Amino acid sequence: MKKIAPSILSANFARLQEEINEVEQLGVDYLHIDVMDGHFVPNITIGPLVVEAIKPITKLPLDVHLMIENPDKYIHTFVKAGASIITVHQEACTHLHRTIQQIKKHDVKAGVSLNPATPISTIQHILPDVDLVLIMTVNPGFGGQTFIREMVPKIEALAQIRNDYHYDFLIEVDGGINEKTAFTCAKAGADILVAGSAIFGQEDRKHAIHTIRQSIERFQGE
Ligand SMILES: O=C(CO)[C@H](O)[C@H](O)COP(=O)(O)O
Ligand SMILES: [Fe+2]
Repeated sequence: MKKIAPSILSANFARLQEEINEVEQLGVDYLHIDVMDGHFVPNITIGPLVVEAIKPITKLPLDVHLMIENPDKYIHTFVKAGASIITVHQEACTHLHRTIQQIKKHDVKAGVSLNPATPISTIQHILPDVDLVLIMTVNPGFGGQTFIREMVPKIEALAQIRNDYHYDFLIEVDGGINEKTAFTCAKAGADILVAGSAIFGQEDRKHAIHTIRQSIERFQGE
C-alpha cells in the first residue's frame, strides 16, 4: 500500500495547525517534518519544540527527517517530542549501526537516508535492522527543487535487494515529488512519497493530494 507524506516545509508556518488539519482531513498517511541544522545542510528549519507542538494536534504519525550533524545527541529529544519515525542520514553518522540501535531502543521506527551521491552499499550492513530507507531524490536542504531522475535506478536496486533478502523496510522518496515523479517512484518500488511544494505549495490541496493518490494507486497492494 503506497503512502503519502506531505512535508510541512512548504506549509504556511503562521497557520501551521490549520495547514496540518487540512491535509489530515484529506486522508494523507504521515506528516513529514524536515529538521535542518545549517551545518549538514545549508538551511535551518524546525526543531524539537515545533515537533512537540504539533504532536497533540494531529493523529498522523510524525515522520521526522533529521538533516543534522551528530544526530545521536538529539534522538532522545525528538522521541520525547513525539516522533513516530526518526530518520538519520548515513553521511551524518560515524557509527551508523550504533545510532540505529539507539533509535530502536525507544518505541519509534528507525530510518536511514542517503544523499543522491551516496551509494546503497554504504548501508548494506544496516538493512536488516532498519524500518525505513529514505532515498533523497534532490540534494537535501530546500523544498521546491527538481527531481533527480538518476535516482530511479537507485530505488529499483534497493527494492531488488529488499526482495532478494526478504527485508521488510519501507522505501521512502523525498524531493521533487509531484504526480508524475510519484508515479515513476512508486513503479520503481517506493512505498512512501514525500511531497512538499506539490501539496502545501498548491492552493487546492484536495486536488493536489487526489492527483498524487491517483497516479500511485495503480501500484496499491503490490
Ligand atoms: O527533505 C527535504 C529537503 O531536503 C524535503 O522533505 C523535500 O525537499 C520536500 O520538498 P519538495 O517536495 O518541495 O521537494
Ligand atoms: Fe525531507
